[in-house]
Amino acid sequence: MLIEQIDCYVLTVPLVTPFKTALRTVEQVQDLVVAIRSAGFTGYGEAAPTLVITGESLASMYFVVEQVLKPRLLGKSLLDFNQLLNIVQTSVIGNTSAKAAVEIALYDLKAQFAGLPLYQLLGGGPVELSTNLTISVNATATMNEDAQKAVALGYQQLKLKVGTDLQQDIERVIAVSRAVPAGIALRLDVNQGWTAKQSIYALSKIEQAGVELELVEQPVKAQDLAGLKAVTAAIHTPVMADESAFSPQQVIQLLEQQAADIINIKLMKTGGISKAILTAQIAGLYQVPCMMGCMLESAISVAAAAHLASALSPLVSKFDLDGPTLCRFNPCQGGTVFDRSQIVLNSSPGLGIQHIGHLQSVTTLL
Ligand SMILES: C[C@H](N)C(=O)N[C@H](CCC(=O)O)C(=O)O
Ligand SMILES: [Mg+2]
Repeated sequence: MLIEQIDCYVLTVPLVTPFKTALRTVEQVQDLVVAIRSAGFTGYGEAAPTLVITGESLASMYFVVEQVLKPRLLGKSLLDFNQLLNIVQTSVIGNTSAKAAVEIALYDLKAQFAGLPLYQLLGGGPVELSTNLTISVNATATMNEDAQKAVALGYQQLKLKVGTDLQQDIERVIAVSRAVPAGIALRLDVNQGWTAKQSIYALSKIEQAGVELELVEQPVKAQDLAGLKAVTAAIHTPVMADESAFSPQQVIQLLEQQAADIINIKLMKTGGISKAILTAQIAGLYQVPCMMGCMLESAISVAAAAHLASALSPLVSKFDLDGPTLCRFNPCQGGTVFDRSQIVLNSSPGLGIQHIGHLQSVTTLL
């Protein structure tokens, strides 16, 4: 059970429509795929280059996997699993998405060796999850239309991106809430687009208009803990930390200061599965619920997030795992099924991925 080979590839998948947030507009997923081979098995992982959130690019992630982690992992035994995780977590500071790709591939391998689907290796849980759909920030009429289409497709929860213009944002949210049927849960993601004062103003206006949001995600800058705390204290709508919550230490700080009501856990921020488990357990100690979220990722790493979310139930009770549905196609054969809002975990060992299409050599792109 020695690690024999670690290979990196680039996966490119166009999105159904451009993905627009307060931070960026993206038209395709272009992620690093890591394949780790041992004893005839292959474990897969994936990392999304989200420069504006994690500070990582395809080139930086490739460097970390190829030059930093690979030489330290090759030849090591999968039976020393915790030692492998320690190598991944301590060989380099930051670079959380690169670490996540390697950890996901290691966990996929471990589950395959055990003959168990990943969620069972992690403790077991429900096989079906329901994700929200993200509605990109656009003109109000477009967001209304997109939200109505999503509801017609069966989505029960929508995540509205705002944070580009305060007045317009207020109008967007009120308009969409009136355009969709009662009972559809609305989540707002500001992606750091407002100040604390603007957040309190906008959310008070939205609340006064009778709109009941399920939550508001990351209204202020990632580093503005005082601002996040002020918003959490001032408004009725639950506040979820996303860009402010990468490491378990940051989550402890947030929860000690009562600066957020919910934590958004993403494998690309925690550096993979091991720290995501720790983060959910910490939030559980504070009786704070978690969402399992994703970046622009395909069905490889989002499948890992879904398996983990299932195993972390009920600590994780909300799901923003729509990366694969935002993609034009699923490059994976086998594995978790992503059908609009419905996610069905594979019962085959590991992540159940038999083959990944559309992979390119990293060197052709870098
Ligand atoms: C794709 C997911 N629904 C989402 O909205 N994630 C964003 C970050 C995505 C990105 O810019 O890659 C988030 O929760 O902020
Ligand atoms: Mg977010």
